[in-house]
Amino acid sequence: REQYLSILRSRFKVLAQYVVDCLTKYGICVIDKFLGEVTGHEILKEVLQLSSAGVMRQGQLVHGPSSSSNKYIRGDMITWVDGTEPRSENIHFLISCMDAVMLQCADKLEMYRINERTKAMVACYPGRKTRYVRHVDNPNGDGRCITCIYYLNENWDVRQHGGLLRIYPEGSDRVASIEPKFDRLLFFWSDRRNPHEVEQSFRERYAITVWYYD
Ligand SMILES: O=C(O)CNC(=O)c1n[nH]c2ccccc2c1=O
Ligand SMILES: [Fe+2]
Repeated sequence: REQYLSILRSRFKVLAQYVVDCLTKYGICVIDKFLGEVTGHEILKEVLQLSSAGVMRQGQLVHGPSSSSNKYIRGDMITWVDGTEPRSENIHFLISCMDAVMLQCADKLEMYRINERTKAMVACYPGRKTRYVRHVDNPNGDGRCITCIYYLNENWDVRQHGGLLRIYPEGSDRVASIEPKFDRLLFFWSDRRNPHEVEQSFRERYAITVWYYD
């Protein structure tokens, strides 16, 4: 176990440099195959248990297509976990790996002194065209500086399932299109530099988000 953790730590050191370079250059950073199939599946199992246990709180109410009978559709459904809950050891492991990468980044992102974070927010877009309208996570300086999202969706096909994350980096005409792929980790600045939206999903779409504060 010790040897495994020291291998992980050295890998996170390399990853952290990549994260710092990408964030500094683009404000966005994608890391694929972050934890590997086995761990990714363990985390997904725990998330599906949360979902079936009904702890995912109904998401925000959004106006549905006027034509539809029920005027409102539910957007994302969420629950907060700190990883100490029973049967969430793998979610806890994920959070500690996110922290391990961020800890290595913290002293390289000199403009920030990242030293704390939110709990982990487990979000599910239940399909049925649910989406998240264009927004900024932290528009008014609430302290959150980096959004970190881990995706859990196997065999996700955007053409069939939608659910694309679009980020519109401020002051650029480029749009970042990020598929919510299984075992993918995403970092981006939480402030006005990164307005973003989640396009309509046609299949259940799971993600775990942590926000880092400075
Ligand atoms: O899932 C994604 O790809 C991006 N997701 C988001 O931007 C996002 N941003 N802010 C939230 C606040 C409360 C509940 C869910 C969310 C949420 O999914
Ligand atoms: Fe967001």
